[in-house]
Amino acid sequence: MGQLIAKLMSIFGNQEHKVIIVGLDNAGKTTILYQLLMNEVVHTCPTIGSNVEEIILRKTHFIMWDIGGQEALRSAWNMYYSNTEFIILVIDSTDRDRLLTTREELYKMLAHEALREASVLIFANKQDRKDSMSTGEISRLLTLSAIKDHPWHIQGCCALTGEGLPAGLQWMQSRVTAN
Ligand SMILES: Nc1nc2c(ncn2[C@@H]2O[C@H](COP(=O)(O)OP(=O)(O)OP(=O)(O)O)[C@@H](O)[C@H]2O)c(=O)[nH]1
Ligand SMILES: [Mg+2]
Repeated sequence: MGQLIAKLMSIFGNQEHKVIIVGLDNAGKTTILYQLLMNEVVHTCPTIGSNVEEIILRKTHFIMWDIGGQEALRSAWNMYYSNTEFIILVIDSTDRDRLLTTREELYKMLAHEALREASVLIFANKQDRKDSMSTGEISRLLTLSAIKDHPWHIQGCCALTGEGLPAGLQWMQSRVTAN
């Protein structure tokens, strides 16, 4: 009965999909969340704790948790992991010095039991900046091709203009449909 209701809800589009937005501080997570929600650039302060918003794409409801990325806050990310279907990992594509730190955080998450079923969307943000790394360069440095146990996708974007964000969301929606 429960399964039938779940199936019907997925057909009629009322099912909610939990998403966590993670990444180092200053990556642009909060800017992305509110650009997706309102098509606007909001003024942000470093996030302490989290913001949560519902983003609806066609009939798919994503409940998005934007979590603070400062070093002292990262050990609390796992409090948000249960029932997560999607991880959005946001990267400041100009932040070459900290890409290895992002890599460590990514592989820690992928090894976490509660995220075993999660798909991963990587937003290579700040593509408007001249000094930004390309998605190809970031893929290589994060060795994304080695990830076999989670569906993943990397998308370049600019949270200030919104460019690239719909394409990332569409990939997530295609994963929902595929399941
Ligand atoms: N040039 C440029 N700046 C951006 C872009 N996205 C975000 N920013 C800027 O980057 C800064 C940090 O953005 P936030 O969205 O607050 O970063 P965050 O990842 O939420 O940071 P924490 O909450 O501390 O984890 C802000 O000044 C944004 O305006 C982008 O695509 N391009
Ligand atoms: Mg933030």
